Amino acid sequence: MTWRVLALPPLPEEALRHLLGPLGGRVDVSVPAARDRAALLAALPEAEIVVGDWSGALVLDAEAVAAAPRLAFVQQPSVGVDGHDLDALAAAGVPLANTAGVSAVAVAEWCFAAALALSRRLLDADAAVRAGGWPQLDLGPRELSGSRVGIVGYGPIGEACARMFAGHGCEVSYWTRRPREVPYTYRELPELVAASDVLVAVVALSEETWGLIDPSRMPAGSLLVNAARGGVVDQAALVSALESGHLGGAALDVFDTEPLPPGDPLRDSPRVLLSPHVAGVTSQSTGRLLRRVLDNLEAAVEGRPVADVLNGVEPVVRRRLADGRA
Ligand SMILES: NC(=O)C1=CN([C@@H]2O[C@H](COP(=O)(O)OP(=O)(O)OC[C@H]3O[C@@H](n4cnc5c(N)ncnc54)[C@H](O)[C@@H]3O)[C@@H](O)[C@H]2O)C=CC1
Ligand SMILES: O=C(O)C(=O)COP(=O)(O)O
Repeated sequence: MTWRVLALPPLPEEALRHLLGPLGGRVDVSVPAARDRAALLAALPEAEIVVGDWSGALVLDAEAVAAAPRLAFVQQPSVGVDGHDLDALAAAGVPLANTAGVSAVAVAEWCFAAALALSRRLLDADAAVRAGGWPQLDLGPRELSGSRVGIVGYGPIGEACARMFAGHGCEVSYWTRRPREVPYTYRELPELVAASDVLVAVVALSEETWGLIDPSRMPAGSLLVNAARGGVVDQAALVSALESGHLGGAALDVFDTEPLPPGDPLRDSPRVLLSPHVAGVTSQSTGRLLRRVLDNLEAAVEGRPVADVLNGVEPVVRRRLADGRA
């Protein structure tokens, strides 16, 4: 039995076919040449499995789900599934899986490295030396060790962050939906935001978490690290807090609009470390991600349980349209 797979990730088509090689003749893979919504909607009526898009541009919202009557399984090749309508997929009986945990250590390392770089003013030191300077005490570096670190979101990434910062002698607190049995202090969000020298955002983006963090509520001189999604931080308030000097600095891997548009005020904001949504990207995590995508697809086409299904649909892909299929 051959499954029609619509694959959207920005891998070169040849690399994608190589990745799916072990599935042999069990899949018939098509990759739309155009990467826009019209191309997705045009390809969906035939699709039985969708491998999602890494840019987030092609999301399965209610309209897309309605356009995909044969759809039986969605594999999103990332942790974040923001944009996809999990309820519409569930109502249509379509399980959606992500790649939970594959990049947790990579993202936590980025958060830790970024917090260290901001605390120790590495960007300013680098810029000063390049400009011919040799500043000593006036850069104002602080040791990260001993800082109060607040982690917003306690999934696999939050947990890896907590371990790294605590291992470095930081005082770690966290907020998430429910307190966990972990050796860190649980605080309600307003208290956590107001009492952290370094606030690390690693919470999933959803309607509930949109604009969750208002940097103007953070202590004067504190640092913000965002590796979650741009939308979890009030970006206008962030620019103001940086420009007024209220925030000591920010490290941002994610933005409201990606790539960050030319002329965005964050490009010229002081004390900001910018990164192009790569906190989770290492050679090791990419290997784990591709392996997980392949394992999940293999389980799906063999009718075995699929890991990481997020929307509560029985994680066994059923042939929904066996009858009447050409
Ligand atoms: N910058 C990058 O390269 C990467 C960013 N990410 C982002 O990091 C996020 C976190 O990923 P993971 O730790 O793997 O876990 P996750 O996405 O499963 O969840 C993170 C945490 O958010 C909490 N959460 C979700 N909705 C919430 C709500 N309404 N209120 C309070 N807490 C809520 C969950 O309970 C969990 O503790 C992802 O959703 C993704 O957006 C993930 C991988 C790479
Ligand atoms: O896994 C995630 O959620 C990520 O943010 C990783 O980035 P990507 O989706 O691969 O651009």
